[in-house]
Amino acid sequence: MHALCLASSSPRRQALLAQLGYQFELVIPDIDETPRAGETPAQLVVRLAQEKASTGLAMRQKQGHQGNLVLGSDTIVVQDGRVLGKPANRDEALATLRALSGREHQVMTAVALAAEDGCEHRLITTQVQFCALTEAQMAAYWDSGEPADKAGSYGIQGLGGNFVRAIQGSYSAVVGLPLVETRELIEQMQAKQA
Ligand SMILES: Cc1cn([C@H]2C[C@H](O)[C@@H](COP(=O)(O)OP(=O)(O)OP(=O)(O)O)O2)c(=O)[nH]c1=O
Repeated sequence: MHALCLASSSPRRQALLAQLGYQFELVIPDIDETPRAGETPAQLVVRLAQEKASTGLAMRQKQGHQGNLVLGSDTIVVQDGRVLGKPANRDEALATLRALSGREHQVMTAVALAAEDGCEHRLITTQVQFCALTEAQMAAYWDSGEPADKAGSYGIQGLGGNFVRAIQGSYSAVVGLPLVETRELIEQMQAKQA
């Protein structure tokens, strides 16, 4: 059985992988998340998940560990083909929340699993419908501190969940790691390695 390793600093991803019942170790790769010229949102999120997984695998090998399966994941918020990143300041967060207010957007999460003989990935896209937000609600949400470090300036697992009228797709993928697809990917790779 290959040792499973999660390449992530995100406590949400650690909790979701633990929810699947796996024992795993952690490695924290430092990846440049800047989009490349001409890259689509889907290409970006898959590339970043793959880079986290493959860099994590290389770090494990450098530490002397062999036979690892290393999981990397990335989540982005997309509206009208545009990636809405982590806000640089209050104005940017409020502009993002205004764009999301009363409308639909997509949350794309890619999960990649790297082994010595290759890397497999899955891309999960979830539709999220926000209710209409008032300026006062958006300002109060910014003041809560929650949007500051979040892609799309919200977290569905926190106060931001109060703005979500409906989702179509995977809740766990919006939080950061799609449970079903991650389990399937791990089972498939473990069967291949056995
Ligand atoms: C839409 C949404 C985004 N987010 C945010 C938090 C992060 O800013 C973003 C995911 O960013 P990522 O770059 O995918 O992950 P991370 O930097 O948190 O962790 P690591 O790269 O080490 O694995 O998603 C939520 O937490 N909940 C949500 O509902």
